Amino acid sequence: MNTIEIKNLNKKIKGAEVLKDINLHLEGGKVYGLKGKNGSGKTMLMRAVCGLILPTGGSITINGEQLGKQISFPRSVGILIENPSFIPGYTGLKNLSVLAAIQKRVVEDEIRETLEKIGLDPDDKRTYRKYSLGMKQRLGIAAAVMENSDIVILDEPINALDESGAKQVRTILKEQKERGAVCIIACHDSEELNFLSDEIIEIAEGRIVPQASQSCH
Ligand SMILES: Nc1ncnc2c1ncn2[C@@H]1O[C@H](COP(=O)(O)OP(=O)(O)OP(=O)(O)O)[C@@H](O)[C@H]1O
Repeated sequence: MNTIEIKNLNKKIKGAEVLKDINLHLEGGKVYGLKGKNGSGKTMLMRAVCGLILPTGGSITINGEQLGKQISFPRSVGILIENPSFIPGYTGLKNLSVLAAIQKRVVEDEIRETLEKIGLDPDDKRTYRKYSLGMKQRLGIAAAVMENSDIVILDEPINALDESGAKQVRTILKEQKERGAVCIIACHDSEELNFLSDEIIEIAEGRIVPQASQSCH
């Protein structure tokens, strides 16, 4: 089973402690919902799990391998954090094909299928620069989930989405967790977050807030 073990994680940036003594055990087959005010540390925690920032103290171990020791980045992770950089002059399909060519884990038919699942037409001839905000967001989600990674991290996936987009994200997350991924999401709509998550992880000022009950359903 996919696991993420976070022990005594600390992160200081320019003297400020943005993550403080975080201890978490995360398992595949579950969606973990990060809850917290602006600036509480949700994105920092996601960045740390992706190997995008180095901890000041403590450890993050993914499937038995410690980040910064045995591995620099998780071997298999799909990420949507802030604005992904796509090539403006390419279509959605072409953009994803370029990304998929790095790992060679998926073929074009699978990319097309992912695009359809998130409500984008794989044969849309418009280039990324002509995409609406919601379409850009959808493409970012497609990029994060297309490779069926061990870990799927989506920061504010439904931010710019309409109701149909939100529904598609729900379906996609369900699929990702059912195939055994550790899914971590952040969302400011607490009702939606409760609905999407198996467990809520609340962060306040860089610390985990103990929850009365871990189960959302
Ligand atoms: N590049 C940076 N340099 C210094 N401090 C930073 C940097 N990026 C973030 N921080 C600080 O780290 C803390 C946590 O920020 P983070 O982005 O993780 O919050 P968040 O919970 O994701 O907020 P939001 O809900 O607004 O997305 C904040 O106090 C922020 O000011």
